[in-house]
Amino acid sequence: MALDRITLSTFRNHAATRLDGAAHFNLLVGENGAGKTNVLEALSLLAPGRGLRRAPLADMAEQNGVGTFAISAALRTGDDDTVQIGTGTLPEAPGRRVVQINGAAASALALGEWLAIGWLTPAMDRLFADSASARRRYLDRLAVALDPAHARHASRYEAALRERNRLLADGPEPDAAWLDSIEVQMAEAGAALTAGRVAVIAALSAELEDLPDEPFARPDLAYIPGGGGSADALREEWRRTRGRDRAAGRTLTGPHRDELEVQMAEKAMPAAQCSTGEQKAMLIAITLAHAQLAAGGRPGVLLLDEVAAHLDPLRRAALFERLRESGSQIWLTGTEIAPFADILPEAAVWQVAGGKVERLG
Ligand SMILES: Nc1ncnc2c1ncn2[C@@H]1O[C@H](COP(=O)(O)OP(=O)(O)OP(=O)(O)O)[C@@H](O)[C@H]1O
Repeated sequence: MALDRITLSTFRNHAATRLDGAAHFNLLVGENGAGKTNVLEALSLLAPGRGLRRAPLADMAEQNGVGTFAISAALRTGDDDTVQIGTGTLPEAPGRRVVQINGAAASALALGEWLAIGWLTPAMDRLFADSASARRRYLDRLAVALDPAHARHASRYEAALRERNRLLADGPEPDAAWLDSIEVQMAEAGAALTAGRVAVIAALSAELEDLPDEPFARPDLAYIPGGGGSADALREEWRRTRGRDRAAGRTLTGPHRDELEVQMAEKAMPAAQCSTGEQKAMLIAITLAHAQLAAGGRPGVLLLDEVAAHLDPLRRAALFERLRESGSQIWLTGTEIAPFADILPEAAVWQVAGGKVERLG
């Protein structure tokens, strides 16, 4: 199985946790606050990025512990091949994440060459009701998993946008040549950002096309541009709208105003107006479609925190069936074991309590 022999040392409420004998389905069961999500968060740090809570590293080290943490796992890459991967912090730099691959120091980005990790957490349940910027961040995270360069385009665009906004908001008429040069940088990064978003939506839509409407609540995804399109069109637009943006004190159009629109296909109903369970089913559909795209030959891991609770028995059974067929290793959490009855015979089950993990089956 993709990940096995997993250890967490002084990570959140886990002083020393070890999970051996992982299977295709892995189930973490325990009361609220037991430390189930913490295990998923630890696994999410075996990929590039900030993990599924996007929390500061300092928060992850066990409170009242040694101030650092370590996570390690054996990653199966072929029938007989495993790679030892690990991440954590060191006492001399608790704010910096270190990564080891087969005992050698590596960059966090290098982890992405070995495996693809996706997740769905209850914090994402509000995605459709949330602000457009939350959906853009979500879309960008999906895009980065398919093309790591997307993160660079996003940060370059943000930096140039901040600079343009500062020039427009600050005092006297800004220097036109200086604005020109910033808008060129913004347009290049912005067009690449847009292209990445369009590409991930197109790829997801193709992947979702064959999904039956029932019981999965197939989502229709649409990209609504916040302005421009090509680098030339963006540059032209910003040049034309300098007066307007100066009056507003900020840039009113551009990829920072893009929107990801989601509808439930069967009803042509905006996702925000769908029921909690329907929204969850759509998020699951997107997560699974993305996992399929992201794996691309690498081992895949899917972390699904509390996904079973909102689903009716029919949708839950259909989800398990799809997960069974998935090439990704699946990690599920729940407060009760009953909703997982369908997969219990084939699952590795751990009871989590007070930051301790005990193997049940
Ligand atoms: N740095 C830390 N050191 C020690 N404990 C921590 C740290 N950060 C969080 N915790 C504790 O971890 C627990 C939360 O764990 P987690 O989110 O994994 O729970 P859970 O089992 O997923 O619960 P739920 O079912 O409510 O989602 C809380 O009790 C919290 O106080």
